[in-house]
Amino acid sequence: MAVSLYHILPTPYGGRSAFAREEIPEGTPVLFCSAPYATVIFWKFRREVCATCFAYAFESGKSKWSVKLGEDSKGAGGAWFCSEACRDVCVQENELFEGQGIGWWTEMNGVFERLMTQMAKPGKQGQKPSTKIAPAARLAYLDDITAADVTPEFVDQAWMVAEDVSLEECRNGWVEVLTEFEMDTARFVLDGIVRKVAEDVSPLFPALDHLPSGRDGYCAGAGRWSDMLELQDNELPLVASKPYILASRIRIYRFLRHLATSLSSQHRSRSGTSTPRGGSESAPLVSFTFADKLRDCLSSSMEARAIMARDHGNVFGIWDMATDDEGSEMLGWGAYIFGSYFNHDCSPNLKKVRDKRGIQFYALRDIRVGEELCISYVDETCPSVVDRAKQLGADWFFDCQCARCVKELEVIAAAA
Ligand SMILES: C[S@@+](CC[C@H](N)C(=O)[O-])C[C@H]1O[C@@H](n2cnc3c(N)ncnc32)[C@H](O)[C@@H]1O
Repeated sequence: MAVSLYHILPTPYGGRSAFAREEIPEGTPVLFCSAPYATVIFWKFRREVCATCFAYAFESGKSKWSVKLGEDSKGAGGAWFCSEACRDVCVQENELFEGQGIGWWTEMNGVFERLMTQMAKPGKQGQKPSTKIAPAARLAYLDDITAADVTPEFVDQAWMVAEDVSLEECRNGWVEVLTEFEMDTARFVLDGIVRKVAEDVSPLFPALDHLPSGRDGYCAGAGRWSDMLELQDNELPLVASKPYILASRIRIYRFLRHLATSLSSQHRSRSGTSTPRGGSESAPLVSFTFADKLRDCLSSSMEARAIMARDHGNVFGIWDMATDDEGSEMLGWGAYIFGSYFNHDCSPNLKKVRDKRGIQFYALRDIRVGEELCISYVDETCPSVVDRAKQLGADWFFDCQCARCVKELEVIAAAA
């Protein structure tokens, strides 16, 4: 990405970061990420939060939005919007080929919702088969691992077993039960995988995520899959810190593979058609369905794993707009790729503000040439360096090296 106001450079303390290339006066908009690459609105808010612009119905004095799209023939899988304009944006963005419609999207969401509903009912899908040893027994050892087990080889091996296990589960129609949070994470991962698959089949997808701006590099879109892969991979530190997460992520992958297997192949691309036209025997040579592409993508754990490896530590919460971040409600989260290069500082010089489905970053004060551009990941008004460190350690797994923390820790050490 070309940027006009800052470069991305390595730091000695915390990976890469953004550094001002020129003086940036207070109030200057530094970056606008117009859309997330992948996002999820928590299931419990799906009727109250517009699926396109994330407007919260509550803030407009409503209990839910009424414009709906994409419910399948069995009444599952709809998405809700604050207006017809937002619904039309969704339709346009999910048409892989102009005029093709969004049948594949409707079906995918419907299957997802039905799997969720079935899981909630004991004795149906999700129940482990009692007759044979379930393939998932091969992954049971993950429930007892400790940080000492977590090496790159160990984690790779677990994912390889997961691919085998999920293949067998798909053949047998078995699906693992997920928690509500895992379900939300699964919808986030699916959103990213769908975008990746859509990019593969339609190089112009998505058409609407990059708004023109007067300044090169200021307005960034959602980015591409290759940009997603450039983000910091946090899988190993996260699993070392919370080993149960590996089994949880593997369960999410297994669920998504099962979902892809459950889709029909009826929604064909425009370049192919299921019924030869004009009674001719000559079927088109090039033909694919979205479901086939999704199944191909999920036959390996690589993409789902790559998204989950970048989810933690890179995504931004989507908050309601009624109050400031700190006091407001978190409605979901999104991967705003280009905003993920800003490191944390307990005295930040940038502020982030949600603007519909985008995030705007602007200068909180005058910034000098060469100064690092940082946001705050936690409540920087907390006066205690120890408490801030606890928050950062618990939620972000790093020891803050910002100038304020270093100085405050020196004072504590000198007094001890
Ligand atoms: C959203 S990423 C920021 C970009 C990242 N530095 C990179 O190279 O992709 C967050 C990660 O940056 C590092 N980081 C950010 N702020 C830091 C700080 N104040 N002290 C130490 N590490 C920091 C941590 O590794 C953290 O997990």
